[in-house]
Amino acid sequence: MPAGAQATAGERPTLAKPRLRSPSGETTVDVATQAKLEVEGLNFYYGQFHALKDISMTVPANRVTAFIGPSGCGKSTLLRCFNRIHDLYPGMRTEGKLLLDGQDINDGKVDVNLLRARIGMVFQRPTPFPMSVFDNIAFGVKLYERLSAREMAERVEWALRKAALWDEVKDKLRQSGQALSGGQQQRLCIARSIAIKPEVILLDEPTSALDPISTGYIEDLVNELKQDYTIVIVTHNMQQAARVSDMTAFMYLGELIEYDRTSKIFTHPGNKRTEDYITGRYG
Ligand SMILES: Nc1ncnc2c1ncn2[C@@H]1O[C@H](COP(=O)(O)OP(=O)(O)OP(=O)(O)O)[C@@H](O)[C@H]1O
Repeated sequence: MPAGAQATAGERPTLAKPRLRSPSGETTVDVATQAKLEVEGLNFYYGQFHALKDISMTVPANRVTAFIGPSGCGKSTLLRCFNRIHDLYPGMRTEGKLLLDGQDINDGKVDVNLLRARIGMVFQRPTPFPMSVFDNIAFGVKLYERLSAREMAERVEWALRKAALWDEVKDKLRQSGQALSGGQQQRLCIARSIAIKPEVILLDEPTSALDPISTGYIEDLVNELKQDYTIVIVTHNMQQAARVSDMTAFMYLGELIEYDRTSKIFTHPGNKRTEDYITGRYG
């Protein structure tokens, strides 16, 4: 287990006690409206290229927040800032604040491994490891927790059930995860992410490589999962954003143009550029 982790079998690893904080800054709020992630004056640079420009927003807990906008506007870059994927590459720089439960995730004291246990990520293309369905899930869990064989089997089943995949793979647990269909592989990746018991799940265009039926499964799943997790999803598909999200952020050329309830963004957008985008005038 990484240094600083406090998890025992079945518990979620913690970095620090979460601080209750609402989007308006109050300290005692209903958990349903609690701020999970806060972005304050965030700028991001790929070398000289200024990719995110002074972004400020609050992502509420136990809600689905969608990032939409034309290709290259910075959706994935912003999503990746939340679990510091850019740390892996030289020449990338962040300014401003990114808070998880009020704690600055870029603080030098934050253990990045633990941060990524609290904030999981699922990528555009399904990325199962070249190992069995069972081990795809057990692998990540073993990095953070020491479970008995029985506890591990229970965790694997629990994660597969949560990801609505158990019935399809319960007889294939020892087969390769890469032998599943594309839609099953993506649900396996979601199960892998859930198995570590994160608090936030980042989904980067999770259905763009999937057929409509698999897409429907994932969208139903997102709806289910928000009861337990905070979800941020990048999507090119406006109908999908309207179907699955509670909040929508419209980005353009690295700026956050508008951020509001999804129902408002799609019926009464407050900005002409948002309206042009959602009505298909550009993008
Ligand atoms: N590794 C990188 N190095 C340099 N520039 C990059 C890198 N990754 C992305 N960019 C640039 O940063 C900007 C934002 O890219 P990003 O991938 O975040 O956009 P996006 O809105 O997610 O696009 P898409 O919808 O096409 O996936 C783009 O101009 C892109 O060319």
